[in-house]
Amino acid sequence: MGKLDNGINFGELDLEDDRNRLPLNPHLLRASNASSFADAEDREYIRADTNHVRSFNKPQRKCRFKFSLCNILLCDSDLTPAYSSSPEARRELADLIRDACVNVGFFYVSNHTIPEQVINTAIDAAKRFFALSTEEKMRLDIHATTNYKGYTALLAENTDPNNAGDLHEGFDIGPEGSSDPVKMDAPMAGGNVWPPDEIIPGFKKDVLKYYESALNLGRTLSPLFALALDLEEDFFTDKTRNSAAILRLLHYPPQEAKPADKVIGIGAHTDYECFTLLYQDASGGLQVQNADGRWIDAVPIPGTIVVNLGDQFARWTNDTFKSTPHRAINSSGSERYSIPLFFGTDYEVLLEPIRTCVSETNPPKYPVVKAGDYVRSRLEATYQ
Ligand SMILES: O=C(O)CCC(=O)C(=O)O
Ligand SMILES: [Fe+2]
Repeated sequence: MGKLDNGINFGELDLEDDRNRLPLNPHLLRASNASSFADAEDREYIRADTNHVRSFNKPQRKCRFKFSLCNILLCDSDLTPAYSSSPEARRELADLIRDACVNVGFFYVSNHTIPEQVINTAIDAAKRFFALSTEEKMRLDIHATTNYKGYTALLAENTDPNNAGDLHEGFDIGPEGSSDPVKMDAPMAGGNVWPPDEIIPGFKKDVLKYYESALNLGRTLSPLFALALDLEEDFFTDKTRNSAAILRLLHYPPQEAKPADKVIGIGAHTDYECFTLLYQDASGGLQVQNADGRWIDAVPIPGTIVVNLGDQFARWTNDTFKSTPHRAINSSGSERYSIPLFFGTDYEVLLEPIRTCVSETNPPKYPVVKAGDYVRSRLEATYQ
């Protein structure tokens, strides 16, 4: 392990088989000799960057590496959001985000405003929930609901049709009791299911607190995505009023790094909504597929949230934004917990190609679909 000048630990580059350590940013690339697999242009950039002295508290320069993820700081160290201080600062940040979205589809955000204590409490809630008896958890079986909310048992989900099941258990919720609830006629309408407070005190409160914080981060990122697409900053505002976001608590038991039985933590897949905000604990195991089909470890970085784009965004942006395949395998030897929040549009929104993403030479690639119908069809395939 090495240490960046801002104190973040990172792993050594690992070129065995099809796995690499993830080069996060030019600091890491330099430190891990990643230039051995960068192309000529990137090598030039790495060299140039080596001589470039910057504060790590400023947004990093553009990520131009074919298979790296960038680490994007959303705020200055004093937590003043860079994007609200001036249009130029917001534009600069949006340019970084565009670069990550167009080239990679995955990036990390730091200083992201989900309080650490809210994260810790939600992880503790997840641990307490998954420690309940199978019988208790199965009372909330996701298959018994009409809107895919509740508990998914080990191997009950199969994200990659080439696999034999996913070695994780999960608990899904959507918006709860909002003043502007998901319309009852929408394709995913319906409430959440919760375990009784007597058997797991405070669970609902703790999970909803995380949901609210993560949703807030999604709403903070949305104008930046809009700017990144050369749209007016509030483009997504009236399309994401009902917070049609799904939150999952996930628990991955430990397993061997190379299981023979086609059962891994979560099989290769792309996400269904616009973008995902993922908290992962320190176990590691998340991998992202690069343009060459190689699996890159998205190593956990303390204090960050991983952002990855999903298929709603890819369709909506006519593939300008990348929805990148990823998977997870928990070979850490201990239990792994993660919490993705899938930030989608309101379910009644039509995913018509965004005007800045189509042209005569780049015609629409996907039929127009209603967001809720789309998410529902993907969930049906996952849980069939
Ligand atoms: O647990 C993780 O790190 C990834 C989870 C994931 O990809 C998903 O739930 O879609
Ligand atoms: Fe995913």
